[in-house]
Amino acid sequence: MGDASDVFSQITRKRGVSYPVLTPNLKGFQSAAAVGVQEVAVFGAASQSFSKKNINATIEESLQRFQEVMDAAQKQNIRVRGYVSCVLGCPYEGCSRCKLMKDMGCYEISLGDTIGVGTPGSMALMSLDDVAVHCAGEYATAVNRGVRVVDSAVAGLGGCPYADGASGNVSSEDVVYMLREWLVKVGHFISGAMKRSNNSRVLGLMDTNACQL
Ligand SMILES: CC(C)(COP(=O)([O-])OP(=O)([O-])OC[C@H]1O[C@@H](n2cnc3c(N)ncnc32)[C@H](O)[C@@H]1OP(=O)([O-])[O-])[C@@H](O)C(=O)NCCC(=O)NCCSC(=O)C[C@@](C)(O)CC(=O)[O-]
Repeated sequence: MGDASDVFSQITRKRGVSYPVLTPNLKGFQSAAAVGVQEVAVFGAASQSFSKKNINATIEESLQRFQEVMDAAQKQNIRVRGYVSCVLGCPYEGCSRCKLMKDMGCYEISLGDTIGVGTPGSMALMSLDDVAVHCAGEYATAVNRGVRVVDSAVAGLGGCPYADGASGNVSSEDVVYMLREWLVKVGHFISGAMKRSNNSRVLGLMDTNACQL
């Protein structure tokens, strides 16, 4: 994490785009704030083993560190997002911290299926109220259950190097493809319900099998 400030300083940033920086402790936050970061993310874990492996802290220690970040961030009007990793499976053990991080002041909690072992069944058991998801697999199940923020990366870049078996991030292309398919179906449904033609000009360019109701 030593070079995060250098990386951030070299990004050509666009107005209106948020560039959150991972800051698991005050040291990271201070480095980030010093280069003008406007949003940071604290990242904890649902399992002690991954917490130790990833940020060299127990869950309890990590929450204390997050509180220090939160206190400093609130003073500098910097937004804080929170991650809870390994919610559906831990490569090191078989757990939830969301409420604690929400109560601290995180504006959003993103649940990480860090090693991509989630299934429709295990995702269906999760409480998904008012959270985002960070998972390579069961994002469709989560969106079907009302989640409206899916973390993704173009070409599926990324993935946690400290989680054996980390499956990388879901690619933005896959999420857009899924949403596009649903959008086409909604367009056909509402055009049929209103007995009017579907005026979309790109339907023909879309995958015809996505258009069957
Ligand atoms: C967090 C530490 C640094 C603690 O590591 P540590 O050894 O406990 O820290 P320390 O306080 O003992 O300090 C050791 C050295 O690290 C420096 N240090 C201390 N803190 C920072 C910091 N924030 N940024 C930069 N440098 C830092 C500190 O200054 C010192 O430098 P030295 O004096 O030796 O030159 C270490 O465990 C670490 O680097 N872990 C890697 C964390 C990481 O990058 N994980 C992957 C992110 S993705 C993820 O977690 C999953 C997610 C978010 O994507 C969601 C999901 O998929 O589930």
